[in-house]
Amino acid sequence: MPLHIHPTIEATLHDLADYFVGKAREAITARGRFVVALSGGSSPKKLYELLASSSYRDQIAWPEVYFFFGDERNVPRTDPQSNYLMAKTALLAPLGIADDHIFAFRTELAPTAAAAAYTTEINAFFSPKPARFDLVLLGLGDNSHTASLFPHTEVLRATTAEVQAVFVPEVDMYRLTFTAPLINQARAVAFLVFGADKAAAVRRVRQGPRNAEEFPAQLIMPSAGERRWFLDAPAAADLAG
Ligand SMILES: O=C1O[C@H](COP(=O)(O)O)[C@@H](O)[C@H](O)[C@H]1O
Repeated sequence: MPLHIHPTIEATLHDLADYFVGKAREAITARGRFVVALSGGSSPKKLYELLASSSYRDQIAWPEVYFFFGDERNVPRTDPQSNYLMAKTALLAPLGIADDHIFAFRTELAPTAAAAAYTTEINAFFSPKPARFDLVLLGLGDNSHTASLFPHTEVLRATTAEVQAVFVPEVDMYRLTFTAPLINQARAVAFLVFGADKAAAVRRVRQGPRNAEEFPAQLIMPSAGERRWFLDAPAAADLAG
């Protein structure tokens, strides 16, 4: 079922954590490793803490897991806005994940150089095959952005599976982000969204008229993979049907 709606945030997080475990086991059995791109922002921290908790930490062979980031703020890794810092604190450090299994953006470089370096790193990791993540975790902003695909930015028009730097006037900073074609090569994509302030965005992205310039998350449609939404009831409240 592509739409997972739960009465509480906690139930939503547990469902997504179970899904994460299932995808990890499936990938490790089939290919010997699980390659995941983490999301940032305000929503996923609780998910990462749950995965690192005693309820989940023994359910996955963590040494077989490789961590990338679907987007990043162009800030040092020590900055409170850093997606890497959040994931490191909530998930990677508590699980003792080895540094060579964590692929962070090189934000000490200029934005375009950092994006190009990350594209190179991703392609080298998957070489000789095309980059295909087992799972890409995503959030959704109340303006319908996902990853750092913000409304009316140039990166929305990307046709290549790569990482790009984009200046986002509404947050007044550079972001580094997977393009939609790169996300859409994934085997699975999971959105985690909660809260009433996201309800309109969820409705517009799922049921609104097609307008990816306004609602960039509409671009996310894996070409040969699955797309699932994990929502709490307030985030799903405006959906019809
Ligand atoms: O996919 C993502 O979505 C968020 C928006 O989520 P929010 O919880 O911060 O509203 C985005 O900013 C984040 O970096 C990204 O990975």
